[in-house]
Amino acid sequence: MPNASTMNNDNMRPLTIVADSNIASLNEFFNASTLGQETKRTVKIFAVTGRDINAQLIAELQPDVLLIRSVTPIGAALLADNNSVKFVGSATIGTDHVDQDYLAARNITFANAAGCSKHSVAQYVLTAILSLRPQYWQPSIAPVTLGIIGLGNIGSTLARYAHDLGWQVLGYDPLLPASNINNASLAQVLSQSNVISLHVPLTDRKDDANPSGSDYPTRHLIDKNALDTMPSETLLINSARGPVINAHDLVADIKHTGRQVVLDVFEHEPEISEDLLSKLAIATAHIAGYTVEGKLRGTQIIYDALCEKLAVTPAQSMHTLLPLNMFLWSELKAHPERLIKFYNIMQDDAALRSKLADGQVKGADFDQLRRDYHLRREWQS
Ligand SMILES: NC(=O)c1ccc[n+]([C@@H]2O[C@H](COP(=O)([O-])OP(=O)(O)OC[C@H]3O[C@@H](n4cnc5c(N)ncnc54)[C@H](O)[C@@H]3O)[C@@H](O)[C@H]2O)c1
Ligand SMILES: O=C(O)[C@H](O)[C@H](O)COP(=O)(O)O
Repeated sequence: MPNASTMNNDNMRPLTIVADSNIASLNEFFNASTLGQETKRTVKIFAVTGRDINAQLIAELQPDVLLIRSVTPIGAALLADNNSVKFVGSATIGTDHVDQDYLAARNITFANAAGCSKHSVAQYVLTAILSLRPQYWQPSIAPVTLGIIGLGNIGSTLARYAHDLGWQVLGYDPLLPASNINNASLAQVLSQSNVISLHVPLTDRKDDANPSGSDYPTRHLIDKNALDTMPSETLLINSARGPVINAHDLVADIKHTGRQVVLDVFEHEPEISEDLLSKLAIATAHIAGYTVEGKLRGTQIIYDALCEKLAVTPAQSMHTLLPLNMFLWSELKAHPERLIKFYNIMQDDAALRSKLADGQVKGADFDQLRRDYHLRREWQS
Protein backbone atom coordinates (compact mmCIF):
# COMPACT_ATOMS: atom_id res chain seq x y z
CA MET A 1 0.00 0.00 0.00
CA PRO A 2 1.45 3.41 -0.93
CA ASN A 3 2.13 5.55 2.12
CA ALA A 4 4.32 8.41 3.28
CA SER A 5 7.40 6.19 3.37
CA THR A 6 7.02 4.84 -0.18
CA MET A 7 6.66 8.41 -1.44
CA ASN A 8 9.38 9.83 0.81
CA ASN A 9 12.13 7.24 0.97
CA ASP A 10 12.66 7.11 -2.74
CA ASN A 11 15.07 9.98 -2.26
CA MET A 12 17.24 9.13 -5.22
CA ARG A 13 14.46 10.28 -7.49
CA PRO A 14 12.96 13.79 -7.44
CA LEU A 15 9.35 14.06 -6.31
CA THR A 16 7.69 14.46 -9.69
CA ILE A 17 4.52 16.49 -9.95
CA VAL A 18 2.27 17.05 -12.96
CA ALA A 19 0.01 20.02 -12.33
CA ASP A 20 -2.65 22.10 -14.06
CA SER A 21 -0.97 25.42 -14.84
CA ASN A 22 -4.20 27.17 -13.79
CA ILE A 23 -3.53 26.30 -10.13
CA ALA A 24 -2.77 29.52 -8.25
CA SER A 25 0.78 30.06 -6.96
CA LEU A 26 1.84 26.58 -8.02
CA ASN A 27 5.57 27.22 -7.80
CA GLU A 28 5.32 29.06 -4.47
CA PHE A 29 3.58 26.07 -2.86
CA PHE A 30 5.22 23.10 -4.56
CA ASN A 31 9.02 23.29 -4.56
CA ALA A 32 11.98 21.69 -2.81
CA SER A 33 11.91 24.05 0.16
CA THR A 34 8.16 23.74 0.78
CA LEU A 35 8.04 19.94 0.29
CA GLY A 36 11.54 18.59 0.70
CA GLN A 37 12.96 20.69 3.52
CA GLU A 38 13.00 17.71 5.90
CA THR A 39 13.95 15.00 3.39
CA LYS A 40 16.22 17.05 1.12
CA ARG A 41 14.37 15.52 -1.77
CA THR A 42 14.29 17.58 -4.93
CA VAL A 43 11.00 18.44 -6.65
CA LYS A 44 10.33 18.44 -10.37
CA ILE A 45 7.12 20.15 -11.44
CA PHE A 46 5.54 20.00 -14.88
CA ALA A 47 2.83 22.64 -15.33
CA VAL A 48 0.44 21.72 -18.14
CA THR A 49 -2.92 23.00 -19.38
CA GLY A 50 -5.53 20.94 -17.50
CA ARG A 51 -7.18 19.52 -20.63
CA ASP A 52 -3.74 18.32 -21.87
CA ILE A 53 -3.12 16.07 -18.88
CA ASN A 54 -3.63 12.67 -20.57
CA ALA A 55 -2.54 9.04 -20.26
CA GLN A 56 0.34 9.49 -22.69
CA LEU A 57 1.77 12.42 -20.74
CA ILE A 58 1.43 10.52 -17.46
CA ALA A 59 3.17 7.48 -19.00
CA GLU A 60 5.97 9.72 -20.25
CA LEU A 61 6.56 11.70 -17.02
CA GLN A 62 5.71 8.98 -14.43
CA PRO A 63 4.65 11.53 -11.79
CA ASP A 64 4.24 10.71 -8.09
CA VAL A 65 1.67 13.46 -7.70
CA LEU A 66 -1.09 14.86 -9.88
CA LEU A 67 -2.49 18.30 -9.07
CA ILE A 68 -5.58 19.20 -11.05
CA ARG A 69 -8.55 21.49 -11.28
CA SER A 70 -12.00 20.70 -12.65
CA VAL A 71 -11.17 20.12 -16.32
CA THR A 72 -9.06 16.96 -15.97
CA PRO A 73 -11.13 13.75 -15.71
CA ILE A 74 -9.46 11.34 -13.28
CA GLY A 75 -10.09 7.61 -13.55
CA ALA A 76 -9.09 4.43 -15.34
CA ALA A 77 -8.71 6.07 -18.74
CA LEU A 78 -5.97 8.31 -17.34
CA LEU A 79 -4.30 5.99 -14.83
CA ALA A 80 -4.87 2.34 -15.84
CA ASP A 81 -1.38 1.93 -17.28
CA ASN A 82 0.38 3.89 -14.55
CA ASN A 83 1.80 2.80 -11.22
CA SER A 84 3.68 5.92 -10.19
CA VAL A 85 0.85 8.24 -9.07
CA LYS A 86 0.26 8.03 -5.31
CA PHE A 87 -1.56 11.30 -4.67
CA VAL A 88 -4.17 13.28 -6.61
CA GLY A 89 -5.14 16.73 -5.38
CA SER A 90 -7.92 18.77 -6.99
CA ALA A 91 -7.79 22.47 -6.04
CA THR A 92 -11.57 22.63 -6.47
CA ILE A 93 -14.69 22.12 -4.42
CA GLY A 94 -16.46 20.01 -7.06
CA THR A 95 -15.31 16.40 -7.47
CA ASP A 96 -17.57 15.17 -10.28
CA HIS A 97 -14.52 14.90 -12.56
CA VAL A 98 -12.85 12.39 -10.22
CA ASP A 99 -13.65 8.68 -9.97
CA GLN A 100 -12.94 8.42 -6.26
CA ASP A 101 -13.88 4.71 -6.09
CA TYR A 102 -11.21 3.99 -8.69
CA LEU A 103 -8.58 5.97 -6.77
CA ALA A 104 -9.50 4.21 -3.52
CA ALA A 105 -9.26 0.79 -5.20
CA ARG A 106 -5.78 1.76 -6.41
CA ASN A 107 -4.78 3.10 -2.96
CA ILE A 108 -4.17 6.52 -4.47
CA THR A 109 -4.80 9.26 -1.92
CA PHE A 110 -7.27 11.92 -3.04
CA ALA A 111 -7.85 15.41 -1.65
CA ASN A 112 -10.10 18.20 -2.84
CA ALA A 113 -10.45 21.76 -1.59
CA ALA A 114 -13.82 21.67 0.21
CA GLY A 115 -15.20 25.12 0.92
CA CYS A 116 -12.24 27.00 -0.60
CA SER A 117 -14.32 29.50 -2.56
CA LYS A 118 -17.56 29.50 -0.57
CA HIS A 119 -17.50 33.26 0.03
CA SER A 120 -16.44 34.01 -3.56
CA VAL A 121 -19.35 32.04 -5.02
CA ALA A 122 -21.86 33.44 -2.51
CA GLN A 123 -20.65 36.96 -3.38
CA TYR A 124 -20.99 36.20 -7.10
CA VAL A 125 -24.62 35.18 -6.51
CA LEU A 126 -25.38 38.28 -4.44
CA THR A 127 -23.82 40.47 -7.12
CA ALA A 128 -25.90 38.84 -9.84
CA ILE A 129 -29.11 39.30 -7.85
CA LEU A 130 -28.41 42.89 -6.82
CA SER A 131 -27.24 43.90 -10.30
CA LEU A 132 -30.47 42.65 -11.87
CA ARG A 133 -32.76 43.64 -9.00
CA PRO A 134 -31.26 46.61 -7.12
CA GLN A 135 -34.58 47.07 -5.34
CA TYR A 136 -33.65 44.01 -3.23
CA TRP A 137 -31.17 46.16 -1.31
CA GLN A 138 -34.27 47.48 0.50
CA PRO A 139 -36.23 44.33 1.36
CA SER A 140 -38.72 46.32 3.42
CA ILE A 141 -40.02 47.80 0.16
CA ALA A 142 -39.87 44.54 -1.79
CA PRO A 143 -39.93 41.44 0.48
CA VAL A 144 -37.35 39.00 -0.86
CA THR A 145 -37.41 35.23 -0.57
CA LEU A 146 -34.21 33.53 -1.62
CA GLY A 147 -34.55 29.83 -2.39
CA ILE A 148 -31.34 27.85 -1.93
CA ILE A 149 -31.03 24.29 -3.19
CA GLY A 150 -28.06 22.62 -1.49
CA LEU A 151 -27.08 23.99 1.92
CA GLY A 152 -23.46 22.89 2.26
CA ASN A 153 -20.53 25.29 2.38
CA ILE A 154 -21.70 27.68 -0.34
CA GLY A 155 -25.47 27.45 0.22
CA SER A 156 -25.16 28.08 3.97
CA THR A 157 -22.70 30.96 3.41
CA LEU A 158 -25.12 32.54 0.95
CA ALA A 159 -27.92 32.13 3.50
CA ARG A 160 -25.90 34.13 6.05
CA TYR A 161 -25.46 37.02 3.60
CA ALA A 162 -29.17 36.83 2.74
CA HIS A 163 -30.19 37.05 6.39
CA ASP A 164 -27.78 39.96 6.83
CA LEU A 165 -29.68 41.77 4.06
CA GLY A 166 -33.01 41.04 5.72
CA TRP A 167 -34.10 38.46 3.14
CA GLN A 168 -36.04 35.32 3.95
CA VAL A 169 -34.40 32.02 3.09
CA LEU A 170 -36.24 28.95 1.89
CA GLY A 171 -33.74 26.11 1.74
CA TYR A 172 -33.82 22.50 0.58
CA ASP A 173 -31.16 19.87 1.29
CA PRO A 174 -32.46 16.32 1.75
CA LEU A 175 -29.08 15.10 3.02
CA LEU A 176 -28.91 17.48 5.99
CA PRO A 177 -31.10 17.71 9.11
CA ALA A 178 -33.88 20.30 9.23
CA SER A 179 -32.72 23.73 10.46
CA ASN A 180 -33.63 27.40 10.26
CA ILE A 181 -32.40 27.35 6.64
CA ASN A 182 -33.18 23.73 5.71
CA ASN A 183 -36.81 24.56 6.13
CA ALA A 184 -38.69 23.67 2.94
CA SER A 185 -39.48 20.99 0.39
CA LEU A 186 -38.13 21.19 -3.14
CA ALA A 187 -41.65 22.00 -4.36
CA GLN A 188 -41.91 24.90 -1.88
CA VAL A 189 -38.54 26.34 -2.88
CA LEU A 190 -39.44 26.13 -6.56
CA SER A 191 -42.87 27.69 -6.24
CA GLN A 192 -42.38 30.29 -3.47
CA SER A 193 -39.03 32.00 -4.12
CA ASN A 194 -38.23 35.31 -5.81
CA VAL A 195 -34.77 33.98 -6.58
CA ILE A 196 -33.50 30.39 -6.68
CA SER A 197 -29.80 29.63 -6.44
CA LEU A 198 -28.38 26.13 -6.98
CA HIS A 199 -25.51 24.89 -4.79
CA VAL A 200 -25.50 21.12 -5.22
CA PRO A 201 -22.77 18.78 -6.45
CA LEU A 202 -23.37 17.07 -9.81
CA THR A 203 -24.52 13.53 -9.00
CA ASP A 204 -26.21 10.62 -10.75
CA ARG A 205 -28.69 8.12 -9.36
CA LYS A 206 -27.35 5.36 -7.17
CA ASP A 207 -27.98 1.90 -8.64
CA ASP A 208 -26.18 -1.42 -9.16
CA ALA A 209 -24.09 0.05 -11.95
CA ASN A 210 -23.35 3.18 -9.93
CA PRO A 211 -23.13 2.23 -6.22
CA SER A 212 -21.47 5.52 -5.28
CA GLY A 213 -24.31 7.54 -6.84
CA SER A 214 -26.89 9.47 -4.86
CA ASP A 215 -30.44 8.77 -3.70
CA TYR A 216 -31.04 12.44 -4.52
CA PRO A 217 -29.34 12.83 -7.91
CA THR A 218 -28.88 16.34 -9.20
CA ARG A 219 -28.31 15.81 -12.92
CA HIS A 220 -31.26 17.57 -14.58
CA LEU A 221 -32.76 18.35 -11.16
CA ILE A 222 -34.07 21.46 -12.89
CA ASP A 223 -35.98 20.19 -15.91
CA LYS A 224 -39.27 21.07 -17.58
CA ASN A 225 -41.29 19.79 -14.62
CA ALA A 226 -39.34 21.88 -12.14
CA LEU A 227 -39.35 24.96 -14.37
CA ASP A 228 -43.10 24.67 -14.87
CA THR A 229 -43.64 25.06 -11.12
CA MET A 230 -41.50 28.22 -10.91
CA PRO A 231 -43.33 31.52 -11.35
CA SER A 232 -42.05 33.33 -14.44
CA GLU A 233 -40.77 36.25 -12.28
CA THR A 234 -38.50 33.90 -10.35
CA LEU A 235 -34.84 34.57 -11.09
CA LEU A 236 -32.85 31.35 -11.49
CA ILE A 237 -29.09 31.20 -10.85
CA ASN A 238 -26.80 28.25 -11.48
CA SER A 239 -23.20 28.48 -10.28
CA ALA A 240 -23.00 24.78 -9.32
CA ARG A 241 -22.52 22.51 -12.36
CA GLY A 242 -24.06 22.94 -15.82
CA PRO A 243 -25.90 19.61 -16.10
CA VAL A 244 -27.91 20.32 -12.93
CA ILE A 245 -30.18 22.20 -15.36
CA ASN A 246 -31.48 20.59 -18.53
CA ALA A 247 -30.34 23.23 -21.04
CA HIS A 248 -32.89 22.23 -23.67
CA ASP A 249 -35.77 22.62 -21.19
CA LEU A 250 -34.31 25.91 -19.96
CA VAL A 251 -34.24 27.44 -23.44
CA ALA A 252 -37.88 26.42 -23.96
CA ASP A 253 -38.82 27.84 -20.55
CA ILE A 254 -37.17 31.22 -21.16
CA LYS A 255 -38.79 31.48 -24.60
CA HIS A 256 -42.16 30.91 -22.97
CA THR A 257 -41.81 32.83 -19.68
CA GLY A 258 -39.12 35.46 -20.34
CA ARG A 259 -37.55 34.35 -17.05
CA GLN A 260 -34.32 36.01 -15.90
CA VAL A 261 -31.60 33.37 -15.70
CA VAL A 262 -27.98 33.70 -14.62
CA LEU A 263 -25.53 30.96 -15.57
CA ASP A 264 -21.89 30.62 -14.60
CA VAL A 265 -21.87 26.96 -15.63
CA PHE A 266 -23.33 25.31 -18.72
CA GLU A 267 -24.60 21.85 -19.57
CA HIS A 268 -22.30 21.53 -22.59
CA GLU A 269 -19.41 23.52 -21.12
CA PRO A 270 -16.95 24.61 -22.41
CA GLU A 271 -19.18 25.11 -25.47
CA ILE A 272 -22.27 27.34 -25.30
CA SER A 273 -24.88 27.70 -28.02
CA GLU A 274 -26.03 31.14 -29.11
CA ASP A 275 -29.60 29.93 -28.67
CA LEU A 276 -28.98 29.60 -24.92
CA LEU A 277 -26.55 32.48 -24.42
CA SER A 278 -28.80 35.01 -26.14
CA LYS A 279 -31.59 34.27 -23.67
CA LEU A 280 -29.61 34.69 -20.45
CA ALA A 281 -29.78 37.78 -18.24
CA ILE A 282 -26.16 37.25 -17.15
CA ALA A 283 -23.69 34.67 -18.41
CA THR A 284 -20.13 34.18 -17.16
CA ALA A 285 -17.37 31.69 -17.92
CA HIS A 286 -17.36 29.50 -14.78
CA ILE A 287 -15.58 32.15 -12.75
CA ALA A 288 -17.89 32.43 -9.72
CA GLY A 289 -15.10 31.08 -7.50
CA TYR A 290 -12.30 32.96 -9.23
CA THR A 291 -10.99 35.29 -6.56
CA VAL A 292 -7.41 35.64 -5.34
CA GLU A 293 -8.51 34.27 -1.98
CA GLY A 294 -10.66 31.41 -3.36
CA LYS A 295 -7.97 30.11 -5.66
CA LEU A 296 -5.13 30.45 -3.15
CA ARG A 297 -7.20 28.68 -0.50
CA GLY A 298 -7.75 25.85 -2.98
CA THR A 299 -3.99 25.52 -3.49
CA GLN A 300 -3.32 25.73 0.25
CA ILE A 301 -5.77 22.94 1.04
CA ILE A 302 -4.25 20.45 -1.44
CA TYR A 303 -0.73 21.52 -0.44
CA ASP A 304 -1.53 20.77 3.23
CA ALA A 305 -3.00 17.40 2.20
CA LEU A 306 0.12 16.53 0.20
CA CYS A 307 2.34 17.50 3.14
CA GLU A 308 0.32 15.14 5.32
CA LYS A 309 0.74 12.36 2.77
CA LEU A 310 4.50 13.00 2.62
CA ALA A 311 4.69 13.39 6.41
CA VAL A 312 6.40 16.78 6.07
CA THR A 313 5.54 19.94 7.98
CA PRO A 314 3.75 22.54 5.81
CA ALA A 315 6.10 25.44 5.12
CA GLN A 316 3.99 27.74 2.97
CA SER A 317 0.93 29.78 3.85
CA MET A 318 -1.41 31.66 1.54
CA HIS A 319 -1.40 34.56 3.99
CA THR A 320 2.17 35.45 3.04
CA LEU A 321 1.09 35.63 -0.63
CA LEU A 322 -2.12 37.65 -0.25
CA PRO A 323 -2.02 41.32 -1.26
CA LEU A 324 -3.82 43.81 1.00
CA ASN A 325 -7.59 43.52 0.76
CA MET A 326 -9.70 46.67 1.10
CA PHE A 327 -13.08 45.16 0.13
CA LEU A 328 -15.34 45.20 3.18
CA TRP A 329 -18.85 43.73 3.13
CA SER A 330 -19.88 46.27 5.79
CA GLU A 331 -18.85 49.11 3.44
CA LEU A 332 -20.80 47.66 0.52
CA LYS A 333 -23.89 47.19 2.67
CA ALA A 334 -23.73 50.84 3.69
CA HIS A 335 -23.06 51.99 0.09
CA PRO A 336 -24.95 49.77 -2.38
CA GLU A 337 -24.01 52.14 -5.21
CA ARG A 338 -20.43 50.84 -4.85
CA LEU A 339 -21.39 47.32 -5.98
CA ILE A 340 -19.95 47.88 -9.43
CA LYS A 341 -16.58 48.74 -7.84
CA PHE A 342 -16.69 45.63 -5.68
CA TYR A 343 -17.57 43.41 -8.62
CA ASN A 344 -18.63 44.51 -12.09
CA ILE A 345 -20.32 41.27 -13.13
CA MET A 346 -21.56 42.79 -16.39
CA GLN A 347 -17.96 43.09 -17.53
CA ASP A 348 -17.58 39.31 -17.17
CA ASP A 349 -20.88 38.86 -19.00
CA ALA A 350 -19.68 41.07 -21.87
CA ALA A 351 -16.35 39.21 -22.07
CA LEU A 352 -18.15 35.90 -22.56
CA ARG A 353 -20.61 37.28 -25.12
CA SER A 354 -17.71 38.81 -27.09
CA LYS A 355 -16.52 35.25 -27.83
CA LEU A 356 -19.72 34.35 -29.66
CA ALA A 357 -18.94 33.37 -33.27
CA ASP A 358 -20.78 31.19 -35.79
CA GLY A 359 -23.67 30.47 -33.43
CA GLN A 360 -21.61 29.40 -30.42
CA VAL A 361 -18.88 30.11 -27.90
CA LYS A 362 -16.14 27.63 -28.71
CA GLY A 363 -14.48 25.58 -25.98
CA ALA A 364 -11.03 27.03 -26.62
CA ASP A 365 -12.36 30.59 -26.23
CA PHE A 366 -14.23 29.68 -23.03
CA ASP A 367 -11.05 28.12 -21.60
CA GLN A 368 -8.94 31.10 -22.62
CA LEU A 369 -11.28 33.53 -20.84
CA ARG A 370 -10.86 31.50 -17.67
CA ARG A 371 -7.09 31.20 -18.03
CA ASP A 372 -6.69 34.96 -18.52
CA TYR A 373 -9.27 35.95 -15.90
CA HIS A 374 -8.26 38.87 -13.71
CA LEU A 375 -8.98 37.37 -10.29
CA ARG A 376 -11.40 39.36 -8.13
CA ARG A 377 -10.96 39.95 -4.39
CA GLU A 378 -13.20 38.35 -1.80
CA TRP A 379 -15.13 40.85 0.31
CA GLN A 380 -14.10 40.62 3.94
CA SER A 381 -16.93 40.11 6.42
N1 LIG B 1 -19.03 28.06 -10.34
C1 LIG B 1 -17.98 27.88 -9.59
O1 LIG B 1 -16.96 28.52 -9.79
C2 LIG B 1 -18.02 26.92 -8.46
C3 LIG B 1 -17.10 27.10 -7.40
C4 LIG B 1 -17.16 26.20 -6.34
C5 LIG B 1 -18.07 25.15 -6.34
N2 LIG B 1 -18.92 24.99 -7.38
C6 LIG B 1 -19.93 23.90 -7.37
O2 LIG B 1 -20.79 24.12 -6.26
C7 LIG B 1 -21.11 22.87 -5.67
C8 LIG B 1 -21.51 23.09 -4.21
O3 LIG B 1 -20.41 23.54 -3.46
P1 LIG B 1 -20.38 23.46 -1.86
O4 LIG B 1 -19.05 23.94 -1.43
O5 LIG B 1 -21.57 24.12 -1.28
O6 LIG B 1 -20.48 21.89 -1.66
P2 LIG B 1 -20.91 21.12 -0.33
O7 LIG B 1 -20.53 19.71 -0.56
O8 LIG B 1 -20.38 21.82 0.87
O9 LIG B 1 -22.50 21.26 -0.32
C9 LIG B 1 -23.33 20.66 -1.26
C10 LIG B 1 -24.67 20.38 -0.59
O10 LIG B 1 -25.58 19.90 -1.58
C11 LIG B 1 -26.43 18.97 -0.93
N3 LIG B 1 -27.13 18.14 -1.90
C12 LIG B 1 -26.70 17.03 -2.55
N4 LIG B 1 -27.68 16.56 -3.36
C13 LIG B 1 -28.74 17.40 -3.22
C14 LIG B 1 -30.03 17.44 -3.81
N5 LIG B 1 -30.45 16.52 -4.69
N6 LIG B 1 -30.85 18.47 -3.46
C15 LIG B 1 -30.45 19.41 -2.56
N7 LIG B 1 -29.25 19.39 -1.95
C16 LIG B 1 -28.39 18.40 -2.29
C17 LIG B 1 -25.49 18.20 -0.02
O11 LIG B 1 -26.20 17.54 1.01
C18 LIG B 1 -24.57 19.29 0.49
O12 LIG B 1 -25.01 19.81 1.72
C19 LIG B 1 -19.82 22.06 -5.85
O13 LIG B 1 -20.07 20.67 -5.83
C20 LIG B 1 -19.30 22.52 -7.19
O14 LIG B 1 -19.75 21.66 -8.20
C21 LIG B 1 -18.91 25.85 -8.44
O1 LIG C 1 -15.62 23.27 -8.02
C1 LIG C 1 -14.97 24.29 -8.01
O2 LIG C 1 -14.20 24.59 -7.05
C2 LIG C 1 -15.09 25.29 -9.12
O3 LIG C 1 -16.04 24.91 -10.05
C3 LIG C 1 -13.79 25.68 -9.68
O4 LIG C 1 -13.62 27.05 -9.42
C4 LIG C 1 -13.71 25.47 -11.13
O5 LIG C 1 -12.60 26.09 -11.64
P1 LIG C 1 -11.52 25.28 -12.49
O6 LIG C 1 -11.15 24.13 -11.64
O7 LIG C 1 -12.17 24.77 -13.72
O8 LIG C 1 -10.44 26.24 -12.69
